[in-house]
Amino acid sequence: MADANETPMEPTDTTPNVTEVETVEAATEDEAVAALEAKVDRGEPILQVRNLVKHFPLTQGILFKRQIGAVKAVDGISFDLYQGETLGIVGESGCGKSTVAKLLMTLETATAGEVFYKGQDITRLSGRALRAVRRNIQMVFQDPYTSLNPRMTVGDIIGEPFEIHPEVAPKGDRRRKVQELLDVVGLNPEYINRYPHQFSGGQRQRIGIARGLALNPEIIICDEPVSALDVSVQAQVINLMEGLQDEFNLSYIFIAHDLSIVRHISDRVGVMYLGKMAEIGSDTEIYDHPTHPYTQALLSAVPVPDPESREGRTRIILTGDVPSPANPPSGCRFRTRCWKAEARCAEEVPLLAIPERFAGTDSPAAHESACHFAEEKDVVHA
Ligand SMILES: Nc1ncnc2c1ncn2[C@@H]1O[C@H](COP(=O)(O)OP(=O)(O)OP(=O)(O)O)[C@@H](O)[C@H]1O
Repeated sequence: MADANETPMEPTDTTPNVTEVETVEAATEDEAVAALEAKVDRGEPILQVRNLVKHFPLTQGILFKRQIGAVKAVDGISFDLYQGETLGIVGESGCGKSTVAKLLMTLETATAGEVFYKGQDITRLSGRALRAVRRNIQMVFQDPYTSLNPRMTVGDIIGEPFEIHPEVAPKGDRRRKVQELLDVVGLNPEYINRYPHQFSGGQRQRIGIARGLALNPEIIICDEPVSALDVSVQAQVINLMEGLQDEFNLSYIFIAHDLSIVRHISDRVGVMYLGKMAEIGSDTEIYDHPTHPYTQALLSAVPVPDPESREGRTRIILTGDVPSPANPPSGCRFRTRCWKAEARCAEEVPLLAIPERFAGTDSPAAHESACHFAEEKDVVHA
């Protein structure tokens, strides 16, 4: 690639260079950044999730079980994941984030919908074809204290995936490969014979990450990977994950309930509420220009350390509890807690789409939001 410094100087010309320059009209710098981000060509998605549904049956009776309903944990979710990007998924406890992760890992069977990995629907695969796909989609779990088998050495934990996929590392080569992985995640390769209890929380999560990397996956699903760690350690693990992403061109789905952590690592963010996607967009669009009332409420609850920014902010206090996913409200699921709700919200399910009045504009509000009355509201800026 040519070095910018080596580019020969153009002769001075008084004619302004107007060829092929696309103008972006934006009122603020933020809006300009968001508008440009929207124009980024991300190429083909590596993962396409379409109308994904998972209903867990609710049964009654001991001998003769009969279904009396269903927990609608995930109820028609669609999104894309692109090569090398991080998609953050946020939402309150019980909104279905972990179920989405398990569906993408094919650890749960989808009730309906499709998950295309490089164009192939993985929800319909079995046997060898499924095993081949699973190699490329790995997971890092939330709690490094319980997700590592205490009776296995670190070498056995990290090398275990090679038992199922010996083609990645033949037996004689495994020790060297595991030591390489320890080194990649910033642990001493000589620790290979130690047990999980001999490590701190942050180090254990590094072991979990090394195990996730063992099979050279393309996608890593991270289910609250730093939630169980001390705040001081969280940043180190996040930095490590960002470095690994660049080094191995990984795509991440990063699940968390903490909005501030998701912002730090994500290129795009999806906000879930009661089994549905409420809003999805670039980090600037979601954090600085949210249009869904639920996202606005979540953002208004994020603590702001700077007293000056705190003064001008609007705080939205949500009333009532999250309804049961076994019996969600009709129409918009958020309407029972929404200050904007009208009769239409009880009758019509809002589609996840760019709000009509922003469609085709360069406004950062022109991103997908599942609200009949989607509009910007200045809540907070951390
Ligand atoms: N195996 C199961 N059987 C029945 N219901 C389930 C099952 N797994 C999850 N659920 C229910 O599905 C809903 C979504 O759960 P899920 O764990 O996906 O949410 P979450 O957003 O990841 O929450 P958390 O952050 O607390 O893990 C919850 O109401 C949960 O009780």
